[in-house]
Amino acid sequence: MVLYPVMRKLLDKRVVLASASPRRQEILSHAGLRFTVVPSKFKENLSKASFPTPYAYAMETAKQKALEVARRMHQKDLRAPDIVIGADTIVALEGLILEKPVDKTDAYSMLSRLSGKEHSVFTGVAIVQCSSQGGGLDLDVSEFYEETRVRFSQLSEELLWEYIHSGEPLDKAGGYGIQALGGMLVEAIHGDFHNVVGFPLNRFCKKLAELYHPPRPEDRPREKQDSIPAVDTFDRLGDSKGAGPGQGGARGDRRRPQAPGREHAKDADSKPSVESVPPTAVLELIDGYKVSKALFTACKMKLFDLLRDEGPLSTADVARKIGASEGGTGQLLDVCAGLGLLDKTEGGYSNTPLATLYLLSDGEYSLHSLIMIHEEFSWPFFSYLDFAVREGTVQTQRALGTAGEDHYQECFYKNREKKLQFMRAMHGHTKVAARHVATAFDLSGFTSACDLGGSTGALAYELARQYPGLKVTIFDLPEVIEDAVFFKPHGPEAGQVSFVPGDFFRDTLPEADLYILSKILHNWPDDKVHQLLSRISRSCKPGGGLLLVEMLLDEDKCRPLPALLKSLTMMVLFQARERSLSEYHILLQAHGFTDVRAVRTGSIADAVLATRA
Ligand SMILES: Cc1cn([C@@H]2O[C@H](COP(=O)(O)OP(=O)(O)OP(=O)(O)O)[C@@H](O)[C@H]2O)c(=O)[nH]c1=O
Repeated sequence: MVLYPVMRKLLDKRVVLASASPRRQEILSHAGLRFTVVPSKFKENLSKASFPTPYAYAMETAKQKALEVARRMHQKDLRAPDIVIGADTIVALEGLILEKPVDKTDAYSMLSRLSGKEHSVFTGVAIVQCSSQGGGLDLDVSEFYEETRVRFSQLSEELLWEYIHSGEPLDKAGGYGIQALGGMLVEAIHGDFHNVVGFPLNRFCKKLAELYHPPRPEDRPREKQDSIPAVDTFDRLGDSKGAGPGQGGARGDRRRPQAPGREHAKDADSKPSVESVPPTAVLELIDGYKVSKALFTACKMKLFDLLRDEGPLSTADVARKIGASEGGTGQLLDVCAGLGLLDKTEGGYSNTPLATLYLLSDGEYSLHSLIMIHEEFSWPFFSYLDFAVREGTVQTQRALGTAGEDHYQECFYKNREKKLQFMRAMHGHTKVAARHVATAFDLSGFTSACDLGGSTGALAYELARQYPGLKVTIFDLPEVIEDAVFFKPHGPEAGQVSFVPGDFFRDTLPEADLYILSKILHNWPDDKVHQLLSRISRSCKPGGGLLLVEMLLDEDKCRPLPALLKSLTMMVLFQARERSLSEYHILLQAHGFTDVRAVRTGSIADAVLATRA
């Protein structure tokens, strides 16, 4: 019997579980999923210290397990399965990540730590959707995690050793199995039991539902929020079979919920009415600019820095400290709370983890400078979107009040302060996705890389961390290189990275096995893109690589929305754009690159790798 409709819809897909865990196999087969087991050979040795949270570590390990299997199967049969599922379960206690114990002593040390305390069990899951095109492999990664809180009773020495000698702990994260004898150690559990055992089944079903078909708007009121959609909401999954690029195929449908009005319009029998198509979606679109502006304003006022340093604070305290009106400050703080950026309690306002990670002006993954660039530059240009669309030109005169020839220079290199702000913005934005990009392909065969326009080295340092045998050169304008030193990390990877000043349109490119263009091509109009690719093609030796890091548009160019909006931004700012994989394919082939492969990382940048023929 099939447990959930979405499982039945997967029956015609080639699904692979990249896991040797008998528990995962059991959970998924009991749920009605048909799959083949191909255990991953990925070595679970990522550096835990380099992850901001334990679940980020679990998700990355899950992703690497699944990617390794997808690539291996594609290499062997020249055909990857449709879906590869990877998972990783860890136990987290007081900042420590516990995996499977290596021996009985290790099991003892884990279990005695857990005794009498509450810990979290995180399972990271990666769903990799694969499609093979022209011998290449296009991988689309979706990942999520689930947390379950587990409280152990106080365990006596005798009980501990008896349990360890049962042999149960050795192949289990944290050294226990809640589904068997280990269940006797557990006083309380909060969350999904299956997640502890090794696979968060409920969340997995919701994720599949989200990926394969969103609920229709007319179904929504009948459903509890967050529930698993009913059978008829998955109907179109079957239609996707065989749909290729440009045919509006499955990939597109998986990646973005259908707009409510559009879904209804296909329903020929009924005329849309205010009841069947409520205006909520339009009203939300109207409010989009208010949300952006509230975020920009809170960042500009450095509210998040203040609450990090002195929070929780009341409205009156915040208003006094930033020298603003109490009424206005209170409303802005409440909107930030409504947006999930602040927590509001009786003690006052404080930052949520989202704000702590991305909105502080000096955090490791800070997007503060990027937000300020949007406030100062993108916002005025977007005010003239209609002119940009009508005239097909960059609206520098209207937006900035200058008719400068090179407005890129005008915007970002006007003075040192602006330049540093731009570099910080690029640094934060690159860093957030750097690990995803660096691990999207196995680059260990390359010994030298050159990141053209690599700025502060955010990607170069991550590549160096992932591939200790790789030397990376950053080739960027002299004015960028002179300040890149401020972004140098302390670890040994700094020794693998060097900087060479130059202009990639004019000067000789440094020699390298692998060239990298990270968020460069989307800045330039087509003639410049060809010019740059032709220069790289001439410098690149046969067998050498070219790695592009950009947001990929789907072939129908209607999704994913973040890539579409990025493309619009590039049009408004530079009369440039984002591209689909087949567009990159054509561009790269025209310049002598073959074997074009892409990984949609699920993060804010995707990766395309090609080989010089
Ligand atoms: C807390 C807990 C964990 N586990 C098992 O612990 C392993 C974790 O290790 P992993 O690295 O995530 O997986 P693996 O077993 O090495 O398999 P693979 O996916 O091939 O890496 C998985 O087995 C889980 O079931 C239980 O069976 N019961 C529990 O209560």
